[in-house]
Amino acid sequence: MNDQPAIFADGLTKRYGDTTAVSGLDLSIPSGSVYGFLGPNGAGKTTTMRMLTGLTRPTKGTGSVAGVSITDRDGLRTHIGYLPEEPPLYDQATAYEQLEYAAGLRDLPAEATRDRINALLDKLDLTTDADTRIADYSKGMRQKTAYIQAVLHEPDVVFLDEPTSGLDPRAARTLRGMITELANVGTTVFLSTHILPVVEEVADTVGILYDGELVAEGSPADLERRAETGETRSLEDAFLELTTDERGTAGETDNEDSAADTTTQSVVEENTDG
Ligand SMILES: Nc1ncnc2c1ncn2[C@@H]1O[C@H](COP(=O)(O)OP(=O)(O)OP(=O)(O)O)[C@@H](O)[C@H]1O
Repeated sequence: MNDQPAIFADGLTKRYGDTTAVSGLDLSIPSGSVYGFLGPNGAGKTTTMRMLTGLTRPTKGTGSVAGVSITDRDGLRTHIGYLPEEPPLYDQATAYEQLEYAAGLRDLPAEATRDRINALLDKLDLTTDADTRIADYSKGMRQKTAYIQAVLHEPDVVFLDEPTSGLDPRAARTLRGMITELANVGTTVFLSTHILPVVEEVADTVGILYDGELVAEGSPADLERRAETGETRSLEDAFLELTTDERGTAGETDNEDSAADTTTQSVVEENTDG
């Protein structure tokens, strides 16, 4: 099992009507690595993560995460954590209640979980607000709570969509450190963000998605070298060169998967129970 990639995709494709959100995506991401997933707005990053986390079915192609097929939602549950872009949290609950509830859904042992929740709250400087209702939280406080929820059960693979969104510089730095620590203990991190310095700092490999296709993959340094901007090559230069946007629109279409938005996975489950 250790030889197989933690995240594998073979020809993953997702179409919504006439829109091809993701096209023939191949991935092979080793365990314990941090994969930075970049791409302009509408490139297909969220769609990719939703396929890899079992939230939406590919139109074509196959994939597995932690050795479990991405069509096996239930099988994936214990192995993955997902921090989506807009984490659904119970406004009426306190962070502590929310996290205990999430742990309960996963049958985590009560006492060890309490210690783990406390340690994570402490690390993210949320202890003093742990008994405040989430309705009264700032965006950053919500984000911290959702992050803890995504990693609480120590999943093999964590999918993070803009994890530092809303965090102040200190909290963002703490979180970057936590991502690196996750990888150090063998967790695989799939990190989608527009904040290139975050990727430069924590990612082992970067994949750049453009118009649904993977147009480049390599270490941050590899990609920087590929930039043709002369002396001051940066990941940003590489990104801009590889994703020159000539498209006019990325129009809104039907929302065939909206029901699936509130299924499975840590941060999402709570909504389904009402
Ligand atoms: N449920 C849906 N129904 C129809 N089209 C969709 C749906 N979800 C995504 N799309 C389309 O698929 C394409 C990729 O969208 P996606 O949200 O995956 O991009 P993204 O890279 O995550 O963008 P951003 O960086 O802006 O979050 C877009 O053209 C989008 O309009």
